[in-house]
Amino acid sequence: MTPSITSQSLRLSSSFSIAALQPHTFSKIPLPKSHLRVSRQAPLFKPISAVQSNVLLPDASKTATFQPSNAPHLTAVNTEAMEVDRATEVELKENGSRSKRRTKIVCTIGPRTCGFDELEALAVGGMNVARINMCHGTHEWNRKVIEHVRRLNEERGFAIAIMMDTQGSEIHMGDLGGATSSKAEDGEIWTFTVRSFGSNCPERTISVNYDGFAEDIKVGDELLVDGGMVRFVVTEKIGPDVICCCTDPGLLLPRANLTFWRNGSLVQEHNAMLPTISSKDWLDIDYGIAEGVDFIAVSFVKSAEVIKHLKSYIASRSPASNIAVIAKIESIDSLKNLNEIILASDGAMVARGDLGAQVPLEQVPSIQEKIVQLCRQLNKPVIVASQLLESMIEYPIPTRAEVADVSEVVRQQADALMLSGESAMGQFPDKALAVLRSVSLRIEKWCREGKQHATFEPPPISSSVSAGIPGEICNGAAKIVTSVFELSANKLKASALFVYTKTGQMASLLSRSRPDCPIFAFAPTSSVRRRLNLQWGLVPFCLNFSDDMESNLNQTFSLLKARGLIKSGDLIIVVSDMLQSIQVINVP
Ligand SMILES: Nc1ncnc2c1ncn2[C@@H]1O[C@H](COP(=O)(O)OP(=O)(O)O)[C@@H](O)[C@H]1O
Ligand SMILES: C=C(OP(=O)(O)O)C(=O)O
Ligand SMILES: [K+]
Ligand SMILES: [Mg+2]
Repeated sequence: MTPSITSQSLRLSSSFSIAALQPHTFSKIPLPKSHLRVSRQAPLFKPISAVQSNVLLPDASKTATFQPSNAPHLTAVNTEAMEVDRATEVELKENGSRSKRRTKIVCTIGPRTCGFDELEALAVGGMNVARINMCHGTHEWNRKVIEHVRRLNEERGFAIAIMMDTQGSEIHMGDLGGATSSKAEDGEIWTFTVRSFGSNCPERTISVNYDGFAEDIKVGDELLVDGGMVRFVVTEKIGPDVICCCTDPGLLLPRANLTFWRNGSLVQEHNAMLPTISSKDWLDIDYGIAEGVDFIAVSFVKSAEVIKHLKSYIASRSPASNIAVIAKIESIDSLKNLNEIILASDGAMVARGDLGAQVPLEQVPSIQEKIVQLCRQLNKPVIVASQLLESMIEYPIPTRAEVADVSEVVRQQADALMLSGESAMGQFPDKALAVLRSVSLRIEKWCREGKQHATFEPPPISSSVSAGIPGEICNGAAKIVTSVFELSANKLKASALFVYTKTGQMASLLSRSRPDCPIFAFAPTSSVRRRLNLQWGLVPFCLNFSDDMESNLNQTFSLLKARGLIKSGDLIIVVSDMLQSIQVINVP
């Protein structure tokens, strides 16, 4: 009589070639193949009752809305319970774990969303990362936001990461003497000047923050505010003053970005010499390190050197910290150095706002696609940002074109979508977030259905990134997910991938393979957990696991079953930092 198999462990020797791991190889268990060492084991797991003695349900106060109806009667103790937040729990249960949203969401926090209740609404709505933009808000103001997010994580089990975004040395207007906006009409004459005025700014006069402004610009140049929202042509230069005539009228907003164009090209003179990280940025970076932010996004990166410099600064300043550096691709100069910049960084952002002011707009979509693909190849998370749902700053529903834009980002399988003004100061931050969530879910499902029978092939990992055996194991595990296993006459597809990872690297590699089911990533610290929350398909948990995989799995299964997030009979594919193996396990 054949014993029923609950666990199958595929141990890969170091010479193992993943090319041999085609999905059909796994169509049926057991899978004797000469190049695979397949061990058929007795069930890896003790019966669930046997592990109850070291299991503790998460503190009910951390999960106020936890539905106990799904929980078995587990009363015993474990020192390190696993936190699960309400948003994850709802998403996993709604349509089964396979339908969990894979695309992550970054929300910029501003006056509209800085209160605890508003932040909680974003957290419950599915925000994965909260972004603070150092162009705005004092350190005090931003500290409050960070405190609120921390409280949500600690009290409600969320894993929301904080991303601090530097101001960078962009050229921008002054603050309009305190006015909220100013209207420039067609044909009006305005003066742009390096003089500063405080609160008594003369009429139709704009101060500019860049000293070399009057030297760099020439009569006949075009001056674009916010990438073209308002446009002027330079008619005369008088000392520090540049006299301009308005050609495209519009609303001037405080501190709006300025670019100048000559014969259809961006003018880069002395301004090209401005440092990427200004002295204000360094102070903000010190502040971010002291506050323990998870990500620092660097604006207007031009070369890899600045990223390397910042990373070594962070390492020397705070050796224990785990701050990831994100390169914002928004400067025309960065485009020639994309490979090196992304390689030096821990991730990238397609910052389409400023990018669209530095290159012709019609080039932005192809640049976006190129960056998304490159990041995937180099195994770096990528965020697509700016104007995704711009109309929702004012209106409760998006335009059809905006929905199509978001869909395209999801189809490209970028790691994350970002809200800017929509969540910072718009009228409908929660609705904008809900649109990103529902469009992601719908398009992800559509893509999965479309490629159900297609062979899975991740892009080859770049030779500049050594993913080695862990990379091959992760690609292999991602391929197995698409197989159908026959267990006790039942046809089963994997419900989830489990990865036990100390640094997060193994989880990143799995995410890179964009597998067909969610990836439950178990990390020993909450900082690794938060960092993983930016990446496609990862459902990160904090778990104090050991080197004993059997006990890790027992513990994890008990906790997740107790929460109703997995059930007996589910098929799970397991990989870890500790073992060079892929295990296919039927949950006991
Ligand atoms: N901390 C803040 N305080 C006040 N307003 C903010 C803040 N963060 C963002 N905003 C508002 O939201 C808008 C969009 O945010 P974002 O795209 O991050 O900034 P920017 O447009 O300056 O690059 C900003 O122009 C600003 O009006
Ligand atoms: C995200 C961007 O940067 P910021 O909002 O800081 O200008 C952008 O320019 O698109
Ligand atoms: K910024
Ligand atoms: Mg920008």
